[in-house]
Amino acid sequence: MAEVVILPTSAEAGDLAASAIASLVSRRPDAVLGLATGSTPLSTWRALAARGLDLSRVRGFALDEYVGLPAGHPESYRAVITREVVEPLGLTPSLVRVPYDDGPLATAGERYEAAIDAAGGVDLQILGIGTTGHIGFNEPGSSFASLTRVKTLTEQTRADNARFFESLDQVPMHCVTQGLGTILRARHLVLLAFGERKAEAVAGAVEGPVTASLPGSAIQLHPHVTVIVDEAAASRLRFADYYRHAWANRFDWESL
Ligand SMILES: N[C@@H]1[C@@H](O)[C@H](O)[C@@H](COP(=O)(O)O)O[C@@H]1O
Repeated sequence: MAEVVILPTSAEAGDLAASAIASLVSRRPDAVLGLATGSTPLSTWRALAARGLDLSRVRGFALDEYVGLPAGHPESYRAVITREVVEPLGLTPSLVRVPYDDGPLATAGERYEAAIDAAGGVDLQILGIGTTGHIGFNEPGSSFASLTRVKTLTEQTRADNARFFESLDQVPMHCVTQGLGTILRARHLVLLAFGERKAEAVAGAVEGPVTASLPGSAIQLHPHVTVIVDEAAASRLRFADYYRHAWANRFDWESL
């Protein structure tokens, strides 16, 4: 079972996720981080930036990227990651990749998988979760063995993400995303979720049946997962009291 930590605010959640990253980087200054976009990880990046660590040797692999946006579009995940992660944290731009850059789309997945392998795999993967239960952009029905590939977004995900664009029809239809199989190979998964809108997806991912219908449930197959949620996102968790109890009574030597 995943370790589930329920905290009062997203700021405290971000601080805890930042401490997991900080402790990894202190052991391994060139650690490989899996980077997520979206609003959820923002408190993590903020808390990490506040620590003022030297992260210049850290390597980064984004979870996903849109297909079909004009080059340099401010909502491309390359641009978002540069603005929200690379610059505030002082990462080295050339050490951070997104799954679709230059080069042919048809082989983008293969090239990305090779790059992750060459880096020695992802040490810690930050994950958000979509209201469809997607992680990365692995929409319902995604294979648990899937690797980085092109996917078509659901209309629900396009509508959820329309807030970042001027109108719904500007939201791309396609993306390149790490597969569930890719994500499951990372050595530590840290999934964050905040707010009532995420409560159902969180309950399904943590406690529901392991099913391609809710791609986030793939985390139940991973040996080292930390789920960090606020009270609202935890509101549908059946075993919430147990998670609180276990966290309150953890051993000193236990760290994320
Ligand atoms: N591709 C991203 C996901 O990686 C992210 O986890 C999810 C949740 O977004 P937010 O954190 O903004 O709720 O939506 C986007 O579609």
